[in-house]
Amino acid sequence: MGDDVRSGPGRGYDFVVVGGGTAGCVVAARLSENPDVRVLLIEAGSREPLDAVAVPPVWPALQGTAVDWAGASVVQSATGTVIPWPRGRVLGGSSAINGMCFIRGHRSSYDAWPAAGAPGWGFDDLLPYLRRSERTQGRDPAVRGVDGPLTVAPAPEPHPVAAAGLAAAAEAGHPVAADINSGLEEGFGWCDLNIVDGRRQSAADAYLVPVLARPNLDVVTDALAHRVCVTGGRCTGVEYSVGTTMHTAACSGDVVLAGGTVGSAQLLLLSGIGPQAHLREVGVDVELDLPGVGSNVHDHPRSTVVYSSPVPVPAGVNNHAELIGLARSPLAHGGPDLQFQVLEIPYFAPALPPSLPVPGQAYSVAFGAMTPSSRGTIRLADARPGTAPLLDPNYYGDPRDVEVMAAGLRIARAIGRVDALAPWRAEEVLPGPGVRDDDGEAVRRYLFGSLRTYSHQVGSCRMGTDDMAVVDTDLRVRGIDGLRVADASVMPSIVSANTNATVYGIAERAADLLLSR
Ligand SMILES: Cc1cc2nc3c(=O)[nH]c(=O)nc-3n(C[C@H](O)[C@H](O)[C@H](O)COP(=O)(O)OP(=O)(O)OC[C@H]3O[C@@H](n4cnc5c(N)ncnc54)[C@H](O)[C@@H]3O)c2cc1C
Repeated sequence: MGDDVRSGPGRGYDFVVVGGGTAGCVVAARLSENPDVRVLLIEAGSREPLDAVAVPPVWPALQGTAVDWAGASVVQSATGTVIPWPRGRVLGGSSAINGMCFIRGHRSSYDAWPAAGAPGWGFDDLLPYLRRSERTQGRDPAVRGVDGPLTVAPAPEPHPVAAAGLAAAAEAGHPVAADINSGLEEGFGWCDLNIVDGRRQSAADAYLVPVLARPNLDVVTDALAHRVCVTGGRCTGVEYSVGTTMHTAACSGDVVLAGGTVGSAQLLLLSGIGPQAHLREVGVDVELDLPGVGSNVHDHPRSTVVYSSPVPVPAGVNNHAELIGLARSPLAHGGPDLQFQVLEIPYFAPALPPSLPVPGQAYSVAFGAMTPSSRGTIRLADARPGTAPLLDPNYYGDPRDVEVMAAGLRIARAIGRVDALAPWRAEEVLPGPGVRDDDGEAVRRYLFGSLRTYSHQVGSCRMGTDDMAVVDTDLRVRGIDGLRVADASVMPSIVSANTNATVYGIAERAADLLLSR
């Protein structure tokens, strides 16, 4: 497939969408349903994914390949470590390299949004859009969609370690949820997966590829957006390069940034829209002093308990994370703040010793803080579009997150030690007997050393109404006409789940807003 670029004077688009990831594929596909509008989608990555993208259990190995931006955080001031930050660089974006868990946050985590200044974005408001994206079977159709583009379902045959994990969670006293993906339950249950007939279904697969032949939709790939053009306070298009050639896509309607939490903030900053002191510092002309751009960056911190097995652990054929649980730490207020997964592989921070067990020899109980309090920043390293930005999620900057994760460790171990997992369990390899739950300093050291990203970065273009908000509740960049952001970056606070299902819902709603439906 060749790249089709139509741009320049007289050939302007009604909508230009920047970033063909989860949100960008949805927005471009939905907008171009209207034959009267012309839509351009610009994606930095390739149109043809690697073959491995489609093979579910291979997903961790996609990191560091051509479909990954392969970024990393700056040294984290709490832990002193650098945390790798994978994100998709391909049509489908991070939905093409992610772990394929398709799950909403608990409703309490959406209901925090109106409370934080985004009225009209609570769980009940977003529910129609969450439902619109999905096609489920055997769930409550009042809560779950039945005819959306994404076919989602739990693993048809759970891995035996995951099955033992569910029994273990129940034995440890956790409720078994009928549909943990709904946003309405707590406890443990089977996670819906973006896997159809044994293959990954990305946003590109579900939304974009089926409509690529539309005459009113142009998709240009291997194309890096450099900046949005602004004249007299109105966004008029996007400058981008393909190889060494520069192009300008003129836009008479809205430019929609869907570059993700990193990409959208980076592009606003490169366009001179952001905190003016920082822009001046890196030599970018200030178009609009919008102080919140690149602030409020946060992610779920994640760690695991790893157990060696006395018997071979069969290789998983799905995403290694079929079972999910939601629970509350003693610090929780208003909703669950911890998530658990039972993985049939040893899963630990890349920095930990290479002598640890390999798949087939061990399994893990992973845990993550779902409503973290730490907030960080994304900043430009310099004014060049191709330079990786400075990513500082400020993990554990707020000590409450350490306490929540310490509670997560205790709960993970309590599940890991019960009889239901006995046939699989030899010994606890990580953190190991040297880290006792009541030894606060040892626990803190383990949490810091084993920290990894959950790859759920959000918040850099926060929606709201206060001075630090970047977009308003119609996703318009405050102070610039004709420019919106629609992706994970607009979340005021992170939802208590893996973020992809929520991004689909945000993007579905963005399309309605853009088409004034
Ligand atoms: C390794 C990994 C595992 C994950 N696992 C899960 C999971 O199991 N379940 C879950 O729910 N969530 C998971 N997530 C998170 C989830 O995939 C993301 O929250 C979601 O995909 C974000 O969607 P987005 O549209 O905001 O950004 P993305 O999907 O990242 O899309 C952004 C797109 O914009 C493009 N772009 C950026 N800058 C530019 C530019 N300047 N010019 C042109 N194009 C640009 C990028 O190449 C990319 O394609 C995971 C993420 C990763 C990385």
